[in-house]
Amino acid sequence: MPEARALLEVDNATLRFGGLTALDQVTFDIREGEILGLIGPNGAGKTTCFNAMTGVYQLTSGQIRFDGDSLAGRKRHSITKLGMARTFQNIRLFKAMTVLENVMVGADAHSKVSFFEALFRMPRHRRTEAASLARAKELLDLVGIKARHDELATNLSYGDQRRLEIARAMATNPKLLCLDEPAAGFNPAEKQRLMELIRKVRDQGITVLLIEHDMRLVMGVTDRIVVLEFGRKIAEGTPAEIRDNPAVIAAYLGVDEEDAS
Ligand SMILES: Nc1ncnc2c1ncn2[C@@H]1O[C@H](COP(=O)(O)OP(=O)(O)OP(=O)(O)O)[C@@H](O)[C@H]1O
Repeated sequence: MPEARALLEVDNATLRFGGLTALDQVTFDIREGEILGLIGPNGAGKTTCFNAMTGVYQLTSGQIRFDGDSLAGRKRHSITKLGMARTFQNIRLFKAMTVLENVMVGADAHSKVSFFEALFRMPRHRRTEAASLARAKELLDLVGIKARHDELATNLSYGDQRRLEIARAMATNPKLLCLDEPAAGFNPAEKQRLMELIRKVRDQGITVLLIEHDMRLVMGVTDRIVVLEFGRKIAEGTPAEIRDNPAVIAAYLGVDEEDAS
């Protein structure tokens, strides 16, 4: 089978915070249609990489391209418009809004309707609003919380709030959805449901990047995995290849590579 084209290309990415090199010449691709896992021990540079991809940090050197466009100098909003969405390690919902409203806010962030059109409720605005309402309900159904669309977000269980975050990110109509530790604090049953949801997201034609500490989940749901340690890429491959990679085993056990093999 021919390899899918690269949707996101991280090319020799280096990012320094003062004297600390958080990313050191990291190169990898995320291919269209895949679920890619980004893993590594604490402090390996996963979140920094994520933040560089999503416009929170600018690289010291190297490049990140998304769908052929360089992300250099782009702000978060402009990256969302290109088609990249993310969730956060700490849930960031509008707690005083309903579940449905939270998803609609996500859709509005992507809307092509101008402020003027919205202000005067012009036909294009009304059509867009009806379409985003329908899409928001569809997304709530997809993540499994449609029945609770009228609840305040704050009243949802922790697991459902995480699902809502995913629905909200999907409402921006992304090509790539980046999930930052979506299973944090989940019990095994919730992790199982999350795996099913991640597969459903991909089946909607969305490429997925997953940063996650839970190995069982990462191994169970990803197509490929990239491993970072101390800011460097130490391995890349299928879950089976990564599981047996001596450098990865050593990184996780904190022993020398030779001792681990
Ligand atoms: N804003 C910052 N300023 C200075 N140092 C930072 C900053 N953000 C991250 N770092 C440092 O960069 C390194 C990589 O951190 P990062 O958070 O990317 O790791 P991580 O792999 O996401 O870890 P974790 O699994 O613990 O979230 C760490 O040494 C961290 O202390």
